[in-house]
Amino acid sequence: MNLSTFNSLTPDEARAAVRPCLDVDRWVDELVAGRPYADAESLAAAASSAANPFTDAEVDAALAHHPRIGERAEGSGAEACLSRGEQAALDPAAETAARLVEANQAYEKRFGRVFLIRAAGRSAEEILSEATRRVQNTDEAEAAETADQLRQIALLRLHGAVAE
Ligand SMILES: NC(=O)NC1=NC(=O)NC1=O
Repeated sequence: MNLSTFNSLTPDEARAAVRPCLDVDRWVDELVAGRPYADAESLAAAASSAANPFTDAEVDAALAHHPRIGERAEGSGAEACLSRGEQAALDPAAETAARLVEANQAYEKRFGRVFLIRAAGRSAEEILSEATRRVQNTDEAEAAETADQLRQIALLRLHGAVAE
C-alpha cells in the first residue's frame, strides 16, 4: 500500500499491516501512533528508532516467528510469505544446505534460540560464514547482532509493505 493509505487506516488496520514486519507490540503501537507520516523517510526513521533498543523479551517474542535459515516457512500467513521471499534466493546446493542445518544446530545449542540473519540479498555461503563467525560471539555481542538483524529485516519488510 502507499503511505497515504497507511496514514488513513484505522489503528487496528494499521497494526495488522505492519505486524508481519516485526511482531513486537511496542514497535507496532509506536509506529501506528506516529501517523500521519509526511514521507517514506520519516516512516523509516520512526521504525528505526522504535526498533532501537529492543528488550531481550521483545527479541525472543519476535524470533518465535522466524523460521530457521534454509528451512521453508510453512503456512499462508503474511510472515511465512515474507520469509519464503527473503529466503528464495538462498536455494543452497545440497552440501551447503547440510552445512546450514549443522550451523543452525550449533548456534541453537550455543545460544538457545534460532540463528537470525537478514537473508535478503545474501548467498547461502555468506550466511554460512556469518553463522560460523557469530556462533563464536559472547552472549552480549550476539544479542546486539541479533537485534540488529531483526531491525534490518523489519525495515526491509516495512519498505515493502508501505511504499511511498
Ligand atoms: N532465521 C532467520 O534468519 N529467518 C529469516 N531471516 C530473514 O531474512 N527472513 C527470515 O525468515
